[in-house]
Amino acid sequence: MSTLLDIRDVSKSFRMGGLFGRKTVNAVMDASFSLSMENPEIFTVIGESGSGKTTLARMILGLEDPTEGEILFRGQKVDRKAGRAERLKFMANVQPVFQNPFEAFNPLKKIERYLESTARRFLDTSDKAVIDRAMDEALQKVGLSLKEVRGRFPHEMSGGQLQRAAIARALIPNPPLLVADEPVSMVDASLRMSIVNLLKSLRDDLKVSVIYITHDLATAYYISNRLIIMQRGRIVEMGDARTVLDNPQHPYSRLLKASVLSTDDAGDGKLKTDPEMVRLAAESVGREGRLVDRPDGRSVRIYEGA
Ligand SMILES: Nc1ncnc2c1ncn2[C@@H]1O[C@H](COP(=O)(O)OP(=O)(O)OP(=O)(O)O)[C@@H](O)[C@H]1O
Repeated sequence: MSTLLDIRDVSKSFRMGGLFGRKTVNAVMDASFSLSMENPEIFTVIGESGSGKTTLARMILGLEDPTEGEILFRGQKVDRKAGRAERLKFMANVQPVFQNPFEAFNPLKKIERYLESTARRFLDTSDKAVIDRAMDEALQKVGLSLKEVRGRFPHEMSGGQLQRAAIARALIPNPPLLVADEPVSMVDASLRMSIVNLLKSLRDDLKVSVIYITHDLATAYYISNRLIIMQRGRIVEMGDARTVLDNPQHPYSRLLKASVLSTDDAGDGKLKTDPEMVRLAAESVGREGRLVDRPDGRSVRIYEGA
């Protein structure tokens, strides 16, 4: 089986502060996983705020270089300092979808202008008919059309429609991989599922793999093939999404699951977290441990003496 994306022992740390009081933030520590070319999947990265999800996404997109380890896309090292042509080729293959569609679009520009410039850039043409066709095809893939979008400004569309348009923009170069960082968190709850279902259909119908970054366990459960759970920069559990979320093994994964209000508890607004669970999850912070493969196919981080 050939590898689409290979994350090999990747770490990223940031130096902060001046000469005195310098501090290092270890945003991602020793992450490894890979995606195959033959089996498109939705690979989800879950974790609370500050767990390193966006940093991981930025490295996959080639916007940030790892401090250690390497990332390979179709066997080639992802390198922020690559030449322009190489970079453009890479960007055509690995496209981002951002959290806030209203920020992705310039409010003063019609939506089609943004799509147009993407088409011009990646298709390397200024032929209007070719560009229009590429835009329409991409918009059709997300349930819109050029006719519907033409002439409209971002504020003239709903958040859900605009996120679709943003995904259409990402699809123009026909990338095999999308990196979607919290793509539904700014979209109205009522429209969220339609975007989640769209990601699913991109995988199933167009064979596009998606790195889906979220802190929302419900949508993760619904669409993911595999997932990783990150705690303060470290992968603490990885495996088939349902296996992990049905029966999480790492204390932090358990806490995450329990922190979601279950319908049983919704009545009195109580969370199903007990202090012991919080204590156990907190205990693993900053500890290296090691990811151990289990017979059920998942990997769980364990600690000496635990
Ligand atoms: N450019 C940077 N300079 C310094 N520290 C950074 C930088 N980018 C991220 N960090 C730090 O790295 C850690 C991980 O941040 P990151 O944004 O990757 O987490 P996240 O899981 O995506 O969080 P969120 O869900 O809030 O976006 C945080 O402690 C953050 O403050």
